Amino acid sequence: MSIELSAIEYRYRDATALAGIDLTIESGELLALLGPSGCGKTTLLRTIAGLEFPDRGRVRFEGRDVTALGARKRHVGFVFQHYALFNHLTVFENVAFGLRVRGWFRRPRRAELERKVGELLELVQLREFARRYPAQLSGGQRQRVALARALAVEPHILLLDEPFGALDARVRADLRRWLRDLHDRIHVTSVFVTHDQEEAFELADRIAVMNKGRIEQIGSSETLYTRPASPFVCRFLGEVNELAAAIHARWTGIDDERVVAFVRPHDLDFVPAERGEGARIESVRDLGATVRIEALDPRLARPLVALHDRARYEAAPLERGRLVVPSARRQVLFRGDEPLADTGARVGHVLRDLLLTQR
Ligand SMILES: Nc1ncnc2c1ncn2[C@@H]1O[C@H](COP(=O)(O)OP(=O)(O)OP(=O)(O)O)[C@@H](O)[C@H]1O
Repeated sequence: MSIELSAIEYRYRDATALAGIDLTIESGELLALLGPSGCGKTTLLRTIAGLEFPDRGRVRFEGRDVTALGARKRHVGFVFQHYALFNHLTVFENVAFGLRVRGWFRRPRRAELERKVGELLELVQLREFARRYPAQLSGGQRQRVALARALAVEPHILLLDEPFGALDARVRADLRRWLRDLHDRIHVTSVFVTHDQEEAFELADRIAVMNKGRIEQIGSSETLYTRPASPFVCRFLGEVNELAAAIHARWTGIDDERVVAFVRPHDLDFVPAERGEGARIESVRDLGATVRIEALDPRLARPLVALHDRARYEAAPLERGRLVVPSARRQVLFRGDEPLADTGARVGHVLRDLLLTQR
């Protein structure tokens, strides 16, 4: 079932949470809402759920206007981080609850209920835990019970607010993969909120990056990463070196202009300097698969950060105090908030040139 949001605005008494959201989510899509704290992700999710009603704009499911319908009538399943399980009910009863709260006409009979709950527990791989209480489960298992309960109403739309927020890294990674499989198997349209870029990239078909109640950019992880629409998106998608620079007509056909170059640490190389000038290495930290190196160019206020992969580092180790020349394999340039289209090739890939012209 597709979801269409048009011109959605929402104000709390003293804060604008949504400042004009247009977003279409295709049927069967898994979409992530990604953004910093307070940007409006939860409010947007609650607006889709029918737990909040927008001041302006329309919500449509498969073309049908549901703006005025409450949560119960929208038949969506939702899992919120703090939407706790009932601790006095067993796993079975927690999941059955999702079915029992249905309207009288749609409530299943006992045998049917047992079969359905059994199926759902099978789906979330918790059949043998049916008689346990939430306190006897791990965090990841509890989260799966919450999902089974949300799925009990057979929703066409599944909404998840930071579903793995409180879990440790290993369990999060397992549950992500599991959720992606589940989503593909049950043909549901899913929207989940996260402020974790890695989680969004791994799970979602498309990602909507939000900032101050608006969507800055929407696209696949590849689009966001290689063609960020704004410096905000660039900064939000992980660590990045940011350099004020000038480009010259002789490289680009564009006259001198002030631009900002963004270079990801893994797109930056430090090559040992041949002459006695360059950036001086300040720290080298072994992160396992990669080595993180910081070097300060005398013209810059902050060190440049490069990630060398392990094999490369072992072939050419760099130690503190060594002088190096930074060189970028790839960079994204902005003039103010506007991306400079297609400049990568024309500017060339030697960051040194950009650094040399920095004012
Ligand atoms: N009940 C409320 N009353 C007043 N303002 C609120 C309320 N809930 C949220 N806000 C404000 O609305 C804005 C958006 O909040 P929202 O919870 O949607 O953001 P979020 O992106 O989900 O944040 P987080 O990642 O921290 O959960 C914030 O500025 C927040 O302070």
